[in-house]
Amino acid sequence: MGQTMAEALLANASGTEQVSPGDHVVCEIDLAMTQDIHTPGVVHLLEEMGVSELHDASRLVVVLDHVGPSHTVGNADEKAGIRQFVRDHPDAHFYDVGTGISHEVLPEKGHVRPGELIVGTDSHTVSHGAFGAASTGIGDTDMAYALATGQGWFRVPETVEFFVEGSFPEFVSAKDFLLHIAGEFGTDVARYRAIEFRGPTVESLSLDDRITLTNMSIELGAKFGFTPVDDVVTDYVEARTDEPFEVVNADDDADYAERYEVDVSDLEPQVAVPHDVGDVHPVSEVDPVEVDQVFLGSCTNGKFDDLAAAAAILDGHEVAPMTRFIVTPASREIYGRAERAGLIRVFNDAGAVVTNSTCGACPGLGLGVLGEGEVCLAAQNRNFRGRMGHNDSEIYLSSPETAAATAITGRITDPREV
Ligand SMILES: CC(C)[C@@](O)(CC(=O)O)C(=O)O
Ligand code: SF4
Repeated sequence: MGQTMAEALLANASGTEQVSPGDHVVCEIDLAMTQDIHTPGVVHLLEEMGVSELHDASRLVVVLDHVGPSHTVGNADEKAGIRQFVRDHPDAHFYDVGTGISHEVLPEKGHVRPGELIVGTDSHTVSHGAFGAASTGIGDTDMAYALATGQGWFRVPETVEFFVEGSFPEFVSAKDFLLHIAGEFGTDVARYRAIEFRGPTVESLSLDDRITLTNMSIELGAKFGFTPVDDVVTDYVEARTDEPFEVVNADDDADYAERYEVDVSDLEPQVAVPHDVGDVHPVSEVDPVEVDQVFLGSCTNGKFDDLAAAAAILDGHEVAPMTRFIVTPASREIYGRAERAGLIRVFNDAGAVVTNSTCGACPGLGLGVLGEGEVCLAAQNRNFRGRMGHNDSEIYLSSPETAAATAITGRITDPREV
């Protein structure tokens, strides 16, 4: 019988011909990532376990992305501890503060290849499904075990297919689609399942837009999120790594637990209202509430295409007087491309605050923190209560296009109206 992407990838990683949903398999891990929030915990567990030599340090990538440059003595000391761990394991790959958000940095630096099994101490590690890798977030204990042994265990998930048809209307994009299905099907539609986004619309998306889908699969509960592997993916990967890789796609006769069809031809810009990623409405039905802050960034919406879409709307306008517009390119490489393409000038001239490449405002760590009663519209992935600061602040989620329109007017605004 045919296999889904998750089944085929986990079969390969566990050295078996065929696996089925519900099977427990022990797999060889190709790549492990730890970010700054979780590296100290993993290091502590390794010490407790008495592990001083990692199974294969060259398969570890450490990225200091969530906070930085350090804004407190405590954070500086913590980061110094992480750098010492990296010095002790010289084969590990290390990207210090400013390189970018791990989920962007890993593929950029050639660490992500189709066919691989990747784990990271961060839930948005699911992003790399856009490259045809089985990639997911794990906790500190599983990570310590993976680094010590090179292995990890998985329960093979069922797979849900979203078959996407139609062309996006102007000013409507991948983020609107993802928010739409979160609202329509619920944020646990894929709980401990894999998602495959397929169909002509998905195939026509840029890699940046595909990553928006796989990245936010975790917001639908998914263990893995995939888009199909085609030339767009292999061209990108081949330009960044000389290592061989094996493309794995779903078989035609693969068995899906659920198949949904969505046509995006008439989709409106979508907004998730506080405090639930699944409480989604077309922007025309959302009150035009005043916002104190607009944020464009994160592993979901800090990619080059996201910045370009927002800059196209912002060009020639100014940010509303009592609104702060924070723009965070997801990596230094994106920052450079955005600069060369004139996007940074557009943001700066409009009065936006362009920051270094970091998670920063997305989880309210070190910058862009919201005060009591403040309202933010954010092109990012989560609007949980208190995520960006005070418990009584509010986060609305949208596309980069809607974020740019909202920054101009200072109230939640349909990008088709500016
Ligand atoms: C550490 C944190 C803020 C995190 O990156 C954690 C995670 O996704 O696992 C997030 O986006 O919620
Ligand atoms: S950008 Fe936001 S969602 Fe992505 S890893 Fe950083 S904190 Fe998590």
